[in-house]
Order: sequence, then structure tokens, then C-alpha cells
Amino acid sequence: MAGISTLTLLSSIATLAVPWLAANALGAIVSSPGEAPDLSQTLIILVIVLALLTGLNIAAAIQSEHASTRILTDLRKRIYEHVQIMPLSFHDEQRSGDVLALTSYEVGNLSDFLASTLANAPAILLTTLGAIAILYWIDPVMALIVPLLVPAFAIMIRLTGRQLRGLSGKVRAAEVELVAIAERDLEILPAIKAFATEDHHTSHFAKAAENARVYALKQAQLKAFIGPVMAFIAALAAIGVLMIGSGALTGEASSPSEVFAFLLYAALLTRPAGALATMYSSYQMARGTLARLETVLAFDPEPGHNDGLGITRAKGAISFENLSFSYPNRAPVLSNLNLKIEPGETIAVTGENGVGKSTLVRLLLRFYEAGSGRITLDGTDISEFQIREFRRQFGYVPQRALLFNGSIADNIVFGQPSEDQQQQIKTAARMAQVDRFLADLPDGLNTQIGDHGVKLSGGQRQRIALARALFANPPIMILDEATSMYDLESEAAFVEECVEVLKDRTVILITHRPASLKLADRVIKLGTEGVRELS
Ligand SMILES: Nc1ncnc2c1ncn2[C@@H]1O[C@H](COP(=O)(O)OP(=O)(O)OP(=O)(O)O)[C@@H](O)[C@H]1O
Repeated sequence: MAGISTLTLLSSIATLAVPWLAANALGAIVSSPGEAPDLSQTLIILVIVLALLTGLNIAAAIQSEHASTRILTDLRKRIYEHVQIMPLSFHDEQRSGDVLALTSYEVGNLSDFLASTLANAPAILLTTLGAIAILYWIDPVMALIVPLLVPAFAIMIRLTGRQLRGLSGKVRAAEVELVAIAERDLEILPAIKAFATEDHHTSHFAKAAENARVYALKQAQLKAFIGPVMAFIAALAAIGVLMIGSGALTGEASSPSEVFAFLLYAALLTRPAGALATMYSSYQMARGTLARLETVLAFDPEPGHNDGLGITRAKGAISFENLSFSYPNRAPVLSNLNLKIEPGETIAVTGENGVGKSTLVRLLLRFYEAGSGRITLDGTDISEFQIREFRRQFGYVPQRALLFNGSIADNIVFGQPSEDQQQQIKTAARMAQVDRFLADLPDGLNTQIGDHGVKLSGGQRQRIALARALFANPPIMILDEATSMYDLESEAAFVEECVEVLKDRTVILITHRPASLKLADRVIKLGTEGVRELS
């Protein structure tokens, strides 16, 4: 940005020199030889200055693009990194479309504002002050025109400024809304089709698009108003200059080159005023984005992200002690829960829908912080561990398999580093019964599965999610209804395989399925009254 400012400042100095040289050239044309500087010499200097100006403007534009793309990329990386390390409680309150809009459309506006508008501000200021100073230097009487321009500009800014401020906020909000609606609808498209509500959703999106168009148009209209009005003010000023310069008011005529130079400098003054109005609206847009950025970046990352105890491989002793928890603004889910799980034990957790089974494992994974009480792993309070090392102790299979658009192998590996990757993928695929359906797929493990795994059946998705959890060979497994969509035969095969696979691990199974319950050393039922041992 300093580079851009320097280049534009130099360009502004060159800009200020042009009217002076042009007026000199005119002076040389209209005066008799010897009275004014040599025409050809002035024209040569003018050409050099214009060439310099062109070069500076090109360099400034390129530098501006460099800065803006770099700011954009840095901001995107920072936001994305931050979004990843924020607690789930933050994301529960956010629309993912808002975060998407922030990383795409909004930061684009902000980086443009910083690299183009803001970095140009010193040059605009210099052009303005320089032009005013030169005007006074050429002719203090004619320069009386300058104070007359100020109220005209002030009225202009006042008329447009407030409206521009309101409008830029609305344009930004409307664009963000569009992204959010599109993201949401694409996510639930099969439901939209099944319930034949395409018209409803399309009209909702169309309304938002129309909204964005109306605000963008109003903003453009206001901006369009600024340029011609500035030109009109400039024309009035020029007439004033001609009147003063011709001696009609003062009785004393100025030289043609002076009047000419004066006109050009007065015209220069209208440029910054136009730029100021544009700057104002971009600033308002940028302010909105900055406020949103602040709410995201100022939000603390998950506790234990930057510090905490390291852990290599846990033994797997887990203890929930007087644990109570409620989601924000909701009734308590867990109250004074006590549960001890031995290392290597397989415990099945059952209980009615909504009683808090998944919440229990979300608390164990530190997705949310317990209201009171504590959870320990191998005797240490889990809040003391470095959070990522801690979570790597778990193989977690959530209720809904969270797959991404990529190959089966990529979904199993899921960015977890490994030395013997190919072998591990095959082992995990075999254990989770993924290899049972691989033969039917065109590219085996390399088959692309579509968004969220849409090209697979529900049971197939679950098996890939299970293979992912087994891939890194963690000491503790959490299976949250992980086999709910398995057919009986595959589940039986899985259970048989699991007896061996899960033998040396601590396993928390949330399940109602009899076959899976057989795997458990102990079955407990979670109820509103607490934990009850069933077997
Ligand atoms: N992110 C959340 N914010 C607020 N409330 C939540 C959230 N997640 C779950 N709940 C509420 O917490 C309660 C327990 O939910 P949980 O998912 O733990 O139940 P569950 O026992 O696993 O149920 P199921 O058998 O249906 O999977 C429910 O009443 C649910 O509405």
C-alpha cells in the first residue's frame, strides 16, 4: 500500500505539472517570439512528463492489483483458519452462507477499498492542495473562485453522503443474503424437489436478487449524479475564471496562458471531489465488512487450541463426574451425570430420542464445554489437554456421515497423515465392510462419491465414515448410531470383525440395535433421572 501511495503521489506531482506546461505551450503559441519559453522545448518536456505519468499510472495500477490480491488472499486465509478453530457453539449461531459471503464477496470489496481507494487518498489530497496552492500563486484574485467551489462540494457530499452510506450497507446485506439463500437451497435440493416447492424457493431467491438489484441501481444512480454535477460546477467555475481573467470584473485582464493554466487547475479540483464521493461509499461498504470481520476474528478460538498438555496415546479410562450441561437458552440436557468407563471397555449407551446421548459424546470430544462437573481421560481433566492432540485419541463416527465430494479413499484418509497409507486404507475399508460394495463401483476406492456422498446409499456412507474413524487406529472409538443403516448381514459381519478390531480399545457405542448391543461389555440407559445400568 505504501508502494501504491508513493507511485500515485509521484503521478499526482506529474499531473500537477501538466497544466503548467500546457499553459506555457499555449503562451509560446500566442506570444511573439522571445516573450515566452520556446514552444518545442516546452512540448518536449510535456511529452516526457506525459510519458512519465503514463508509466506511473500503469505501475500504480499493477501495484494496486498486487496489493489487493495479496490482502484478499491473506484475509481469506486468516478468516478460514479462524473459522476452523472456532467452537461449534459459534457455528451453531451462524448461517454458513454468511461465512461463505464473508470469505468471497465481502473481503473482495474490502481489499479493493484498501488497495485502490485508501492507497490513492494521499495522492488525491496532494492533487487538491497542490492545485489550490498553484491557483493562488498564479493569480490570488482569480483564486477567489476556490472558496466558492467548497460549499458546492460540501452540498454535494451532504446530499449524497448519507444516502450512500445507507445504501452501501443495504447492497452488502442484499448480496450476502443471496449467497446464503443459494447455499441453503442447494443443500436441501432433494427435499425441495420431493415436496415440489421449487416455485416457493425460486421466488424467495428472486425476491432477494431483485432486492440486490434495486439497491445496486439506487447506489449507481447516486454515483452517476455525482460526475455530471461536478462537471457542471467545473463549467461554472470556468466561466467565473473567464470573467475574472478577462478583466470584466476587475478591469485588469490576465494573460491567455495564465487563464488557460487557471482553467486546467480549476478542472483538476473537481476530480478529487468526485473521488471523495466514491471513496465515501466504498468506505461505508468496507466498514460494514470490517465490522463483520471483527465479530468473526474477535471470537475466541476453542480453549486448548494454543496451549495444553500433550498426549501421545491414551489408555482410554474415561470418567464423567457430576456432569451437567445445557445448550444456550435451552432446558438442561444432562444433570449431575456420573459414569466411569474402564480402558478397553466397550460400553453401549441407549436411551430415548433427545435424552442427550450424542450430547454426552460431544462433551467428551470438547465440542461444547460442560456447565459444571468434569470429564477425565486417564485421570486428567480433558480441558487440560491441547485440543487437537486430545481429539486425535478418538475415532468418531457421528450419526450423519460427514462426507465430502471426492474419492472414497480421500474420504477415508481425510487429511490424516500416515506412512503406510495404502495398506491402512485397505485395512480400514475391510474392517468397516467398505470392501463389500467396492466391486460394484466403477473405480473401486477411487470412485468419486459426489457432494456429501450423494452417489452412495446411506449404509455405504456410514461404512466410509466408520473406515475413516478406524484409519488412524485411535485408542478410543465413539460410534454414534454408526451402524443404524447397515443391513442385518453387514452389521453381523461388522460386529464379528469388530470383536477383534475393538478388543484393545475403549469404545462408546450409541445404539439401539441388538446386534451392536452384543458387542458391549456393559449397556447403560441414559434417562432424565441419570444413568441406569441395564447389563
Ligand atoms: N446444537 C444444539 N443447540 C441446542 N440444542 C441442541 C443442540 N443439539 C441438540 N440439542 C438438544 O439437546 C437435546 C439432546 O440432544 P442429543 O442429540 O444429545 O440427543 P440424543 O439422545 O442423541 O437423541 P437421538 O436418539 O435422537 O439421537 C435435544 O433436546 C436437542 O433438541
